[in-house]
Amino acid sequence: MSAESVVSSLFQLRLVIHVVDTSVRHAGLTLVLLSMFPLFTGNRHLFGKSYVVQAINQSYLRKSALLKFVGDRLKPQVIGAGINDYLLEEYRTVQHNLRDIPDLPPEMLYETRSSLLSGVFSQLGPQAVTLYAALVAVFNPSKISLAQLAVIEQTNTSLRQTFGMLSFWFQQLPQDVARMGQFYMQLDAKPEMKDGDTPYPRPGYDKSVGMSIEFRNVSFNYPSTKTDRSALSDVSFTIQPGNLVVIVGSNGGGKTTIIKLLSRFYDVDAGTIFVDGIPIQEYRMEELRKGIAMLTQEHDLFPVSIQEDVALGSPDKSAIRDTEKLTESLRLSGAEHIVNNFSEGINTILEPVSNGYVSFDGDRDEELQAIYKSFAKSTSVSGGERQRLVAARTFMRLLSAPVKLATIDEPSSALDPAGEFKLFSHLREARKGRTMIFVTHRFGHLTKHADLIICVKDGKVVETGTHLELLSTDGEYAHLYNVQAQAFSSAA
Ligand SMILES: Nc1ncnc2c1ncn2[C@@H]1O[C@H](COP(=O)(O)OP(=O)(O)OP(=O)(O)O)[C@@H](O)[C@H]1O
Repeated sequence: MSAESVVSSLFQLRLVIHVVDTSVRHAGLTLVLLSMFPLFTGNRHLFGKSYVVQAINQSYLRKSALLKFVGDRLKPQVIGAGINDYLLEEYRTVQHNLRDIPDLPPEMLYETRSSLLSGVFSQLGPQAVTLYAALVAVFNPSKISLAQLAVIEQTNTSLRQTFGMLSFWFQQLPQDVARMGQFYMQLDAKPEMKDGDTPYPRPGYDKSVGMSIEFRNVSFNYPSTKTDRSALSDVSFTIQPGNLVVIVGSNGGGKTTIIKLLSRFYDVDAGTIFVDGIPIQEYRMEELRKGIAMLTQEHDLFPVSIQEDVALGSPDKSAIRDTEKLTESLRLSGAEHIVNNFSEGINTILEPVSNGYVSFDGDRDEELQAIYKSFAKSTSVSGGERQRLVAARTFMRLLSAPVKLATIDEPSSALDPAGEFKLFSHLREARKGRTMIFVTHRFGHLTKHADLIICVKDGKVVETGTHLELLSTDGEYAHLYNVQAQAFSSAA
């Protein structure tokens, strides 16, 4: 506060005391006491200051992490994994714990303080003197002259500010409720597609037996696409329950699209997909997805501890306490040793939400900048390690949920050949009668074990058969296989 504003405040104070004290007895003393209010409430405004803030409230950080799950990047994985209910429950708990703390960045929370009462007092404090004069005017109108009212008029500003802040708080509450509603809606999102009413699996169908699949004359184009070429065009094939299937083909051939249609992320434009004998859209979407374990290269780590992340592979909440399955999942994905590298082990959060902020001026201050940097995560993993940790989630699902189909879509691009071989071998072993579909470009050892290879090109199925059958046909598959084989032999 400048010397000029101190002097001006003192003059104002003197004037108000004079005006009110002539009308109300002992008003002067009360005003002096009130004028000291700012000394106790302090100034919480950060505008133009150099500062760094860090959020440490665990519920606040948890809520920020949960909000990430409904962002564009993670939402498809949440829907695919069927963990909506778990996340909703967690969100409800955290919202309850936060009570009246609004959904604002840490620096704004600091400015508005942590509760309604202290917020109001901090706003009222600096203006307590003039506010007192206004109250005198309200309760003793006969004693206030026109001149005195002119002075009191100045209180309008403070009152407006105070009520503005009060309304901000009251507006914030419904906003939080609305945000929670939004969270629900986003997680519950059943896109424009119509949900079916048949349970999955249907009564009488064994949960442990793999899914049977038939694509019959399926054509599909992505809604957002501008090209005339369909992502899939008149595609037909049949997969028997428990089959190990490998889909191969050149880039943009339609491999991933087949996988996405199986989890009903989209509906086909023409033709029908039959799952266990009936059209896919007749099933309840959520139940169908719970029967499918998906692993793709787009899957990423969640902003929670490794333990919770892996446990979220299972839609069953109790998985988080199942340390035996957790350890086994990490072992099968080859991620066990990665976890051992961290001092916090399975409690490590590899992708924590940002919990700090440095102001524009603070960013130019080396000391503050260093403090801010110390908030950032110090743990990071390589691309291959990340893929192994994400794969652990799929193993958890295979170990604990009644999965009838696993779709594995190029989850190993960052793994070395030995790591990929081991991962694929463990996935095959974890199949145990379930249908498993791999999409991969490096397919040599995998296709030799496949019951069925589906070779796609430009949105069409060009060949189906086993490794030996397709090699003898000497078509597209044989061509792709020989290109890879030659690369290895010429490298040797
Ligand atoms: N979300 C999308 N929106 C619009 N078009 C898409 C989308 N995803 C894929 N496509 C298009 O659909 C076609 C098939 O894509 P898809 O991802 O199924 O091929 P792929 O065989 O898996 O390719 P890759 O081997 O490169 O992963 C391509 O022409 C692609 O550009």
